[in-house]
Amino acid sequence: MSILIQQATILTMKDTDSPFKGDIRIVGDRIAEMAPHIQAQPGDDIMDGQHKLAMPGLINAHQHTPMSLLRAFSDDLKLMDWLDRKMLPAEARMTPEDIYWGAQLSIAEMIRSGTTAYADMYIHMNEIAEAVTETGIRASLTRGMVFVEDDGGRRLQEAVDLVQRWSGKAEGRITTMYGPHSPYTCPVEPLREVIAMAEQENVPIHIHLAETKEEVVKIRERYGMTPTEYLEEAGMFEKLHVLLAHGVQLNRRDIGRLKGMRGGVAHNPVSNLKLGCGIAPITEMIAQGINVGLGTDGAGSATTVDMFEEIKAATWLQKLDYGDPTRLSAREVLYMSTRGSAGLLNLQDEVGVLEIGRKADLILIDLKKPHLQPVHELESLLAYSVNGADVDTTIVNGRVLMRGRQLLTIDEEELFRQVEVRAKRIVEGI
Ligand SMILES: CSC[C@H]1O[C@@H](n2cnc3c(O)ncnc32)[C@H](O)[C@@H]1O
Ligand SMILES: [Zn+2]
Repeated sequence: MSILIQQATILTMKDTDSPFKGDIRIVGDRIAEMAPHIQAQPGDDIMDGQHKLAMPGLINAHQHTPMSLLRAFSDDLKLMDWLDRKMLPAEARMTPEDIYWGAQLSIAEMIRSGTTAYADMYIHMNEIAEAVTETGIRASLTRGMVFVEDDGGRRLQEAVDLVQRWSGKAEGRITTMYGPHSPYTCPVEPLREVIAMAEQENVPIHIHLAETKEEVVKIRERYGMTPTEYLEEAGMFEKLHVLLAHGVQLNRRDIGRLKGMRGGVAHNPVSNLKLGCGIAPITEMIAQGINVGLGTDGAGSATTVDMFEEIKAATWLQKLDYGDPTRLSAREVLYMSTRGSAGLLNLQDEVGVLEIGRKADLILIDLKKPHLQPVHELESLLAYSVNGADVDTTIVNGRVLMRGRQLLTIDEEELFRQVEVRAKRIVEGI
């Protein structure tokens, strides 16, 4: 059976295309046809695209999904206080089942707000992989490794297990990376060990970098260099595809070091704003040819994982920072949230663009709303007016995960029941 979307306004995100009215046929997990008119066939599942915009699904390039359980639990703190005094103690209490339900909560929010793929770094990754498998979303999964004490190699072993067990699973929707957490939690020896393993197995790396000024000071005190120099000296940028989360506190020379790297930087503006980290120099990175995508970070810091919030924050921050409204245009920020992030997940040949032969990961946005009329410049409307709640339909790998705002793979009532009890227990007394 195939899905036929009729008479939608289609934004492909290809460089050469302008939005046009047309039909899209999905067969199996791929886009089979896209044209002004496609003949319906018996058995087609027909979707009315009138007054709707079809575009590639958004891709959240940096997430910690189970942190949805810690949403609005501990705000208005500095990053290291927030992490050490609140998040880590709460995480130490999370059971594998908590992680499963927390991941499902974030995934429900992502599907509802038009995210079709995302990158996760956390613990108890088997449970997150189960949640990804069941809900139908696409994910790049990473076991985050904090090398603070000798754990007998347990974290590294779990990272290896994740890569071996889950790469290519869930109809190919799951990919994996290795995840040394950050320069300040990874001494050089284990860091080099992970890099060597990743190179040998051709597995990408996902790591936090230069999120705060405190991190820069700490790494300078320990190693006499910037966090970026530290990763470069360890050999991280020689061969590997690397997904760098944040990149807020980078100087000109750091940006020069990242030039030509494989992978790129995931910008998380809402989390950076909430934690007072600063404004990442993303337009300078883009000018140097560095691939920049967009993410939310976990709901523990960002409070929401709606990518449309990040889109607005990203473009407004650049305009404000440089006192220049031409910085990071609507088109550029939409590129970041689709194709840029696809490149960070190493999925640039499969998703991020609507094109015949590509994976059918797309969303329909309902434009028949007061805040979305009239339609002059579609891309401006998308960047500056659309909210996650305007997403009507979400399709991943050719499967409809939300239709008419009804989630089809998640039992939300059961989800809310589980989350309420578990979240309360986890934060009790912290
Ligand atoms: C070991 S799994 C990942 C680890 O990262 C923590 N985390 C969440 N958000 C941030 C952030 O903005 N900077 C650094 N670390 C972060 C999360 O709590 C997990 O412990
Ligand atoms: Zn993070």
